[in-house]
Amino acid sequence: MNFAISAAVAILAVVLTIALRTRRRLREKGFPPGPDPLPLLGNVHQVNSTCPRLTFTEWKRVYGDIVYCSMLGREFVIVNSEKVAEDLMDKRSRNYSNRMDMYGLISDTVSLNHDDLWRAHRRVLQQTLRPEALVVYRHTQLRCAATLLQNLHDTPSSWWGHIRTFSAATIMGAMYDHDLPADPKDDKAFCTVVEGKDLKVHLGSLGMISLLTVFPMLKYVPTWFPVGRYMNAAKFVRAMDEMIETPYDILQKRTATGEARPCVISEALSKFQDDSKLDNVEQVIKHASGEETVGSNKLLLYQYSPTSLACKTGSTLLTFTLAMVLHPHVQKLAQDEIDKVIGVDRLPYFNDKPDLPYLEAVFRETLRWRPVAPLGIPHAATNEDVYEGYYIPKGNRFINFIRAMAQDKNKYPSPDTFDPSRFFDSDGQLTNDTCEFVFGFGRRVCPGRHFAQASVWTAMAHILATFSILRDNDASGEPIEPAPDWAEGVTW
Ligand code: HEM
Repeated sequence: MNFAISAAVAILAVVLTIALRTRRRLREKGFPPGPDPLPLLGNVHQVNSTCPRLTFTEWKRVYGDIVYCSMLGREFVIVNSEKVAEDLMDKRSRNYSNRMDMYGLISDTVSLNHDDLWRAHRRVLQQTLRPEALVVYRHTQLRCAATLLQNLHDTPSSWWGHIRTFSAATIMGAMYDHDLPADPKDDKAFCTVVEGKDLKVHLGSLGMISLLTVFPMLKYVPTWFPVGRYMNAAKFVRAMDEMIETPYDILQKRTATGEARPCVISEALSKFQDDSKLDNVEQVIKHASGEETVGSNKLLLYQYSPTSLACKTGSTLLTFTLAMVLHPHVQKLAQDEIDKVIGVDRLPYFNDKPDLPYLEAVFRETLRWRPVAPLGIPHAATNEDVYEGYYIPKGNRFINFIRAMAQDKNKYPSPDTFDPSRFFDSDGQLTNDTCEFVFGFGRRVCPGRHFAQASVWTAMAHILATFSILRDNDASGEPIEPAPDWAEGVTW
């Protein structure tokens, strides 16, 4: 018994000594302010595991715009303001464009470090997804929007499924000229993408990365073991390969028979085929484009409802749907504007955008109100640095807390209120604030943002021009009050 007590006291003494030393080290080095860490655990025990943003929001209140913490041996800085994000990720982008180590399992654009291969990916993406190049794919977005309207008309109760299908169809159509059938679950390419993104999103979660850091052997957990399918490295690599190869192979076959219409992949192949600056052009294009498909289909990041698979385009439309249900007067104003400008004989087209300022304000407020990537995708520092007197260690990860930026009370008074009028100045003109921060920062800024914006805007405009989004009724005919439940997930 005496031995047990002595051992316990000794362990406690060691833990306390390490804790005090860690604390002193942080203070001496001048790290940004943050909660006191425990040895080994860091601050992981303080983070709300189902909803980390609640903890981060509280830390912002206590420590300010830049917060230092550590989780299971990994060091993080949480960036809570646009200014700090711009100072570091934009102005010092050379140093803040790395990503977190993914154990070499993932080598798509979003996971690559700031190296030559990533530069090659970005070149392809920037060329193929720049606004002028996207004009060619507008017909795909319009075709998918027309199908969305038809589906909503036929089975309105399946609206969420229709929105997800729209999101997947726009991206797969533009990337691979791949038409999705009415029920995409029957489509081989779609299924490989869903499987791949599902695994990737689980493996890429902060929790899973932290776990694998401490217990790397977990990568070998067999797939039959509970949650093993989300850890098993071999299965993951196979799923990634299939996700990239399957839609590509289908496109190649259709190209050979002359059926394929122009798409991002075929354009990229013809544009970069003879580019001496790109090694292994086909691989780069396949992987960069494979990421786009995933990028647009990522798991629901921060949305309401008990969630299943969704994507950022779909999640944004889900937020829009909720906002319209909760704010019928906003919906009516947007519909009145569309009726007045477009009339009732045709649907809104991209060229109508400048003539629909209220719709534009609704679009911006949808992006801002509940950003679908609330914690961004972590950046990492290549070298140590000093910012505003704070020491930033080499390899430190940065969580761009986009949700906190969207809640900045100085920029967005009453930030929880869905209020499109905040985007008009006192002369009734749209302000310059286009909420670009929801697409990230610096060299890593989302390359799909122009495509995503066009898809979301088209769907919103088409839906508002043809339908009213209303509350459902319960069995006794009373309208059901929506009770949004915001789930939190991966920011990968
Ligand atoms: C509303 C829809 C979308 C939102 C809100 C969004 C947001 C983001 C954010 C916050 C990042 C991280 C940026 C950073 O690290 O600072 C990102 C990265 C990325 N996004 Fe998007 N995205 C959307 C749609 C899309 C679409 C449609 C595509 C493809 C066509 C796409 C492709 C990518 C890629 C490839 C990256 C990784 C870039 C890199 O690491 O260099 N995204 N996105």
